[in-house]
This record gives sequence, structure tokens and C-alpha cells, in this order.
Amino acid sequence: KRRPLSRLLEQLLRNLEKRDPNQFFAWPVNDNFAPGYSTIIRRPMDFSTMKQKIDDNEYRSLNCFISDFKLMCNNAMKYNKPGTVYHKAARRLLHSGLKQLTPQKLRPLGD
Ligand SMILES: NC(=O)c1ccc2nc(N)sc2c1
Repeated sequence: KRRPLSRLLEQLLRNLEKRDPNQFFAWPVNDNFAPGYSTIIRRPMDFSTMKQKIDDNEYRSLNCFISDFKLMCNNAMKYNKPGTVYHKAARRLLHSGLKQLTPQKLRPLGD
């Protein structure tokens, strides 16, 4: 917790979770309610797993954290057909979440 990166990531995670009011991304997707999920999605990811990785100091950088966030959203856009509530929620979460994670001022300097 004391590590500066952990504190930052925990704050960012809380903000991302607020953008998922239906909690579609709160827990690992279960094959029982998502038929064939584990055969279609090779690398599952969800907010609870990201929280555990923060607590276990598994993220070495903000970029690693952002990669897991993108993975989680892209998994949902792969498994769920366009037009479904899940696909729409994933696309919306990805775009609004990235705006928070990579605002212009945070982007590396350069062209
Ligand atoms: N994150 C997801 O892809 C996701 C979440 C919840 C859910 N519930 C279903 N019946 S399919 C499904 C997919």
C-alpha cells in the first residue's frame, strides 16, 4: 500500500470501477453464465483480479496496469456480439477509462 505506484493504481482502479455500474467487469466471467468463455478468451481479466495484482505488487508500471484494463475490455468485445449490453458497456468503459488514464498531459512528450 505504501508504494507510490500502488497508491496511484488503487485510485485509478476505483475511478474505473465507478464507470462499470452494472458490475459486468467486477468479477471473473464464469463459463456457467457465459457459455464457452474459457475456450474463446485465452487471457481473462477483471477488476477483482487487477485489485489483487495491485495488492501483490505485480504491476511494475502504469502501462502494465493500462494493458490489463485494455485486455479486460477487449475480451468483452471479443466474446460478446456487437449490440449486446456487454459489448456496448465494454466499448464505453474502454474509451472513458483511457481518457482518464492517458490524458494529454500524461502522454509522453514528443510529437
Ligand atoms: N465481462 C463480460 O464479458 C461478461 C460479463 C457478464 C456476463 N453475463 C452474461 N450472461 S455474459 C457476460 C459477459
